[in-house]
Amino acid sequence: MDNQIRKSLQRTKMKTQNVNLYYGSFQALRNVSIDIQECTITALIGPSGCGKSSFLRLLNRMNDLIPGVKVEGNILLDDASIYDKDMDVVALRKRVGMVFQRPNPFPMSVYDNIAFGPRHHGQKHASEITDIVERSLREVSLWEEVKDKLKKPAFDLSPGEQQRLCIARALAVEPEVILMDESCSALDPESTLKIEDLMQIIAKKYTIIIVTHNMEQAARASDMTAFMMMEEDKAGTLVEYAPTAELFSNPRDKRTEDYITGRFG
Ligand SMILES: Nc1ncnc2c1ncn2[C@@H]1O[C@H](COP(=O)(O)OP(=O)(O)OP(=O)(O)O)[C@@H](O)[C@H]1O
Repeated sequence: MDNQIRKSLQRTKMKTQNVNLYYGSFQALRNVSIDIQECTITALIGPSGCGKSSFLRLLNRMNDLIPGVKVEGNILLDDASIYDKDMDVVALRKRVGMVFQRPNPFPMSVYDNIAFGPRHHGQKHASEITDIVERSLREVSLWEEVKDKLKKPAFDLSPGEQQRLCIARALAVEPEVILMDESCSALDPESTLKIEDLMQIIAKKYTIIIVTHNMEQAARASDMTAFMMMEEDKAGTLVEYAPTAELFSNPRDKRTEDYITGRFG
């Protein structure tokens, strides 16, 4: 099936409805409503401080760790509200994994980095863990590079390899959604392109949401793009959300056009 048709038939995986986010008395997000489709790559773009990372962190409740945070509105994962009092946050973060800006392998071997999550979630059989390690490393095209270094410290890998290892570590617990916060910004152009290629491959199976400052990356690598900015009242709002090709070639909102043509931000 044609890729565009396949993508257009996908169902909503996550949905936010009129979401407001406050850090104490400071409102960082206002009325953000967005439907994120399954097995697509969605890019969040916008000027510094407009709330992209705050929004991303809402999706697996990472903001819960920040004192004084208040969230209003609804955030759904497969129609279940993730802020419901019955939601198991550990289980949520297993389903909605995160890859950070800088590669952050654990101070342990390549193998143990990948095995950590499955072990933590109760997998006890060594042979199954070994299968997961190989499968996860193959999914990020790192297996051939590291199969003879599995017992070596993860810090011995190059930064690009370390970031692919961190993606493999996220995949090892079989998430459904992967949040990537500027995950290429600390990497060289070649490693960045490898991660972008990898995103295309894993998006067949996982829903991916990225924050990026790099508009070329959003244009190259994503299916859908959300443009956010700070409004006069200072809260981050969603200005435009559209298929990436459309948003970059024919933006509906003048503010999007001004941003993507470099007039501000
Ligand atoms: N832990 C926090 N406590 C208080 N304010 C915060 C906190 N984290 C973010 N903010 C504020 O919320 C607003 C949105 O920040 P956020 O990091 O989400 O924006 P961003 O678009 O991701 O920015 P950047 O592109 O620079 O990373 C900013 O004004 C920021 O200073």
